[in-house]
Amino acid sequence: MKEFLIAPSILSADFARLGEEVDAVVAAGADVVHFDVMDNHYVPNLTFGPMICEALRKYGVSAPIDVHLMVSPVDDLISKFADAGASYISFHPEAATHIDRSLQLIIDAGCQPGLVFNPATPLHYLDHVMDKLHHILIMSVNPGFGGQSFIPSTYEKLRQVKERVAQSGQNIRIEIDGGVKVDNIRTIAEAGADMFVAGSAIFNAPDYAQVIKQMRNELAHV
Ligand SMILES: O=C(CO)[C@H](O)[C@H](O)COP(=O)(O)O
Repeated sequence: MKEFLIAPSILSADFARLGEEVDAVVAAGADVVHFDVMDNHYVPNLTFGPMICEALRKYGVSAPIDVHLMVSPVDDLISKFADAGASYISFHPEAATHIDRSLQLIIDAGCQPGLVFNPATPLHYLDHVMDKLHHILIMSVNPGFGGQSFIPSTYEKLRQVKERVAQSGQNIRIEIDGGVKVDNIRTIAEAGADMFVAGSAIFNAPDYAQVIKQMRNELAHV
């Protein structure tokens, strides 16, 4: 079984103190920094782009940065994020013009590629690209905002993804994003996820280390 990774989403951080906030969650035990890029076109919200990613690297952030592109079109931003210091880059297949090409652009740029599935996006987009994927990101809320509730049908979707990954024989991470909390992370892991994005559960808490520790305690039962 893979090591479980905790990836706080900086969508819920205090943007006025972003560098300090990222330092604080990494010091609190985060494995990966989740970076939600929203364009106010593919999703109804607007966040940040490659300049902020680069600023975090210049500030001294050395943890992997997991860029989740909620944008359309996709390709123009790939090399910009790679140059800015992104580690992983994922995008939504229905937002891309040529899925295989976009995955290859991410690989050629030296980053780890992922595909993202909204709650109602079918998994058939995986059919011909499993050999190119580093991670599959399953959205358990509709993208655009933090603080939403986990959609229960996601458990079955995670089981289906886990089965597809097992059948492929590939070493692909299964990431979950949306409504992940201390009280559901164990069930989510049992359904198949091994990388956990959590925004409000961590950044809205007074003690980031305590929440991450509680999450790891729950995951220790899986
Ligand atoms: O991608 C996202 C929204 O589109 C966020 O990463 C996600 O919703 C995390 O926030 P929370 O843990 O508060 O649900």
